[in-house]
Amino acid sequence: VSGGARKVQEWVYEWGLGEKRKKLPPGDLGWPILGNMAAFLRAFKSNDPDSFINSYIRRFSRVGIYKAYMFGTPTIMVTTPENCKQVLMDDEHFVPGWPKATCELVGKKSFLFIVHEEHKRLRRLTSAPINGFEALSTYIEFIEDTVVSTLEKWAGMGEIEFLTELRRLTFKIIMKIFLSSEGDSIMESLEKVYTDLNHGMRAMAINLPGFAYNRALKARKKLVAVLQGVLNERRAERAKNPHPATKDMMDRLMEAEDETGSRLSNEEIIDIMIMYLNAGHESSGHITMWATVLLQDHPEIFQKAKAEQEEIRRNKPPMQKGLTLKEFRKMEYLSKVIDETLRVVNISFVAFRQATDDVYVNGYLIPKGWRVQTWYRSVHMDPQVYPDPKDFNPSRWDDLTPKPGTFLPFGGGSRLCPGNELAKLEISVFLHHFLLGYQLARVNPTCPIRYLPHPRPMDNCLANITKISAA
Ligand code: HEM
Repeated sequence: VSGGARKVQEWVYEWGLGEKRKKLPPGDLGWPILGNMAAFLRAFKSNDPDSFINSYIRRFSRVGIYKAYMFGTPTIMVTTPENCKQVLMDDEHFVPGWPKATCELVGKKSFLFIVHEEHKRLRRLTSAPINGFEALSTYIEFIEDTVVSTLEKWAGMGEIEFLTELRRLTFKIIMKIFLSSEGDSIMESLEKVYTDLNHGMRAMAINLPGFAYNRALKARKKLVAVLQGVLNERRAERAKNPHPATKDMMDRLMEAEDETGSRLSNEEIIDIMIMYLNAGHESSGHITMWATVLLQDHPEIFQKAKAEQEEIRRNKPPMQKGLTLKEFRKMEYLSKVIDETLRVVNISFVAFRQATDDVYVNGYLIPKGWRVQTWYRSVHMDPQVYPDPKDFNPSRWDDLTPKPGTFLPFGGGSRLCPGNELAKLEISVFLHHFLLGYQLARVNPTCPIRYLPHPRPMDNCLANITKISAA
């Protein structure tokens, strides 16, 4: 029976391709409805998520492209640097193709749906004010003040969920950039809602009470309502005072005009904000936690990173108060620690695209309309690319310029993460102060890791933060 059921699945999706189906990459479409999701979930719920792609490599060799049926649709998975690079660089043949759950939660007017020229325009409009040199020099002071006062506070709090607290910290920072003039109450209500939204993001799209996706849909509704309220108030204010003294991202989005003079609708502004506020704090919070934990678990690396920060502190001009971007650029070893954290942790283990036409990758067909997954995780965990890939070894980056496609923690091509520099700055400022003055003691150091939606210890890194010297 099982063989028969699997044949039906192949017949439904492959038969229409005619002779071309012989060009499909190796793999199978699994069971009707479920496809290969059971094997995927089994691996990602175990302590060895790499076993999923490794089973393809074992069965079909390292061709780096396999067929499967995932998240309710036939899918081609690309897993090697060359193949990922080809997909990421080809905007004509690949557009975003995220699972239904993600799309409905992030919104129809977010970048997940916007393509080509319109996508480029909105990227231009939003990326310089986040990631540009000028922008980063403006934000560094706020980031540092927030980090310093937050670390002080934690040190007096006893046991905390370190990850939960870091997510709050990174949320404060992204809110400052996007909605600087709003008060604490807006921030608190948004921050809580985001936890639910994120949990539903990579869950199965089951809209029934009790399921993560159902809670997330409700969270999205709340977010839309809060942001709509803020937008209404702002439009009323701007009618009275069209030139405010300072502008945040919401102001920029409200003012943006295309060549014909038309502006973004409320719906567009809200979806872009929801996307940015989410993407702009979850990953950075997680990576900051993992970098701290990995440093704490590797005393030699900790000492080396600390020595570099001490040097930076020693060389600081006496009149200069905070950190500068110049000093940030001098944190060479810390930068390797962060890159190595991004590589081993794989916060975004995969990205989703859809083929707009038949495309050949490594000689195999990706049929028009099929989903494509770029497996960033398998690139980073491939022993042919990174020897002993599970080892946390920042020194592997000494004199290493990664070849194209081999280092994709922020994706690549036209959809490269627009917050990559900001994220690295936040993480570095945090680690600077942590290394110089604090220690982390986890309550359950061997706590199991949950890999979906993002890798995290199941106890959210319950820990005590203690101050060891004046930072
Ligand atoms: C360590 C932190 C971060 C990691 C690991 C990360 C990772 C990624 C990755 C892998 C992508 C590409 C997904 C794809 O290929 O489709 C991406 C896209 C994106 N990221 Fe980040 N990100 C981080 C921080 C941030 C921050 C701080 C912001 C906002 C300020 C941000 C905003 C975005 C947005 C808006 C996109 C969509 C870009 C587009 O489709 O054009 N991210 N991020």
